[in-house]
Amino acid sequence: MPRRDNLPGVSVETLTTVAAHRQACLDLVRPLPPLDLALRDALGCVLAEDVVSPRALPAFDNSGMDGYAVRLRDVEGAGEDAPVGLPVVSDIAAGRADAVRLTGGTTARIMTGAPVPAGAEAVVPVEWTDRGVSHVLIRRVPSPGQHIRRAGEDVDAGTLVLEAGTRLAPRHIGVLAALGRARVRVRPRPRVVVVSTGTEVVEPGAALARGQLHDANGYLLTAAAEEVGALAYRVGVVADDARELAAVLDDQLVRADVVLTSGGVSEGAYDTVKEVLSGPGAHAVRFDRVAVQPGMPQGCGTLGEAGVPVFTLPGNPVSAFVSFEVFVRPALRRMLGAEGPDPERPRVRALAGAAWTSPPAKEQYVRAAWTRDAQGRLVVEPVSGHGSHLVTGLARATCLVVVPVGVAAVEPGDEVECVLLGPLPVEDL
Ligand SMILES: Nc1nc2c(c(=O)[nH]1)N[C@H]1C(S)=C(S)[C@@H](COP(=O)(O)OP(=O)(O)OC[C@H]3O[C@@H](n4cnc5c(N)ncnc54)[C@H](O)[C@@H]3O)O[C@H]1N2
Ligand code: MOO
Repeated sequence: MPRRDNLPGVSVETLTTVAAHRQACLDLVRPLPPLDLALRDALGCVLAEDVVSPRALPAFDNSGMDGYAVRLRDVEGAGEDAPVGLPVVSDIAAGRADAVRLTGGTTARIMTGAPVPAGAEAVVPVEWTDRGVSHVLIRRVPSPGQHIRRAGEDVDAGTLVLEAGTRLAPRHIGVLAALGRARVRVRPRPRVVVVSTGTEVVEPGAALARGQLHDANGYLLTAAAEEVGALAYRVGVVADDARELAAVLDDQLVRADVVLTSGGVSEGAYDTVKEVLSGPGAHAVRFDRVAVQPGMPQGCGTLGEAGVPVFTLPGNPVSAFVSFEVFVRPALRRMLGAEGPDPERPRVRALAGAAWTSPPAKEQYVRAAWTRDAQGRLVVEPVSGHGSHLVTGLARATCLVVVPVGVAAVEPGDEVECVLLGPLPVEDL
């Protein structure tokens, strides 16, 4: 890739670097203080305690099959042609609480998960028998201990089962329930309030008058915040009216850990977000021009006495999306307590499959799709033009190619860095 050290016609000094703005966003947030949440509410949250097994699992020896509990010497020699007959003296369903003892020369009918009676050495599955109720014919000899699930064979009491820092997936939730936990200490999901601004912006579903367009950003950002693990609330669209916007923001603070706005942050006469949050009031928001394409006009800071973090994203939908990915997503992950590289956004090297230009003063994020070439190498190609209003290409993009500052053009075959917009497919792991 040709690099340019002098960047003609660009006053680099006026642009904040991507890294500096991302850091400013990160500095506004902290991991949320841990809470005891009901298990049903904990999916996707990061565990804030080491979870130790309070008891052995299984808690008691139990049957792994529906069948008959036997002593081995009582079924010796059993075969298809020489079944052994035993009286069935007990019927043990799962959940039976009283202690049953198997006496010699008898059997107990037993169900999967039921406590194995004292003295039993194996369970004969019903399929090996005539399924008798008061007397049973057994046609095969089980091996010692067969189909008995031993107490503690899963885990002993006092064993560390889940470590603090684990992001709770459904399988973790199941294990916590199996350990008897009704509540668990986690970092809660940040509550993210999403406000779209713009007098021209109307609700999807509503008819459009001339000059209007539907609210893509409100839905996009709410979904993006939810995908990271936040609880997102979409406040409808607020017109470019300073009083109205100030009132909406004020109202929302009671339920917000973070506020996201879109629109109204560039240089226009009706850029209300910038007007309201640059003016007097209980807020401290800085507006910067960031060296990123798309997404140059950005703001971040705090709202209200409580200092609720706010990220003000530009109005063009692709700019809003890229801004979320580059600046907001890392901040929300920090609030969630997620550490290290983002597993849902792997960074990989790929070969450019086409030529395109890049503004050398900016870090460029190109909507692209990746494929494999005949040699199995990752190849990426833009899926739309660079315009940040070109929203439909987003649906075709499977990655964002990151072209660094100083690069004016990408040529086919150049090695480029990509952020995949989802986890790597299994065949690529
Ligand atoms: N003189 C200048 N003009 C612009 C500059 C600049 O530096 N100087 N920056 C441009 C860039 S880059 C961007 S990005 C946009 C950002 O503008 P705003 O954040 O002020 O956004 P708006 O002007 O309100 O809207 C921009 C564009 O996006 C559409 N929009 C807004 N909200 C939504 C929504 N919720 N869903 C769908 N589309 C939305 C809006 O109708 C406009 O077309 O400014 C450039 N201008
Ligand atoms: O920087 Mo704006 O976000 O390109 O359209």
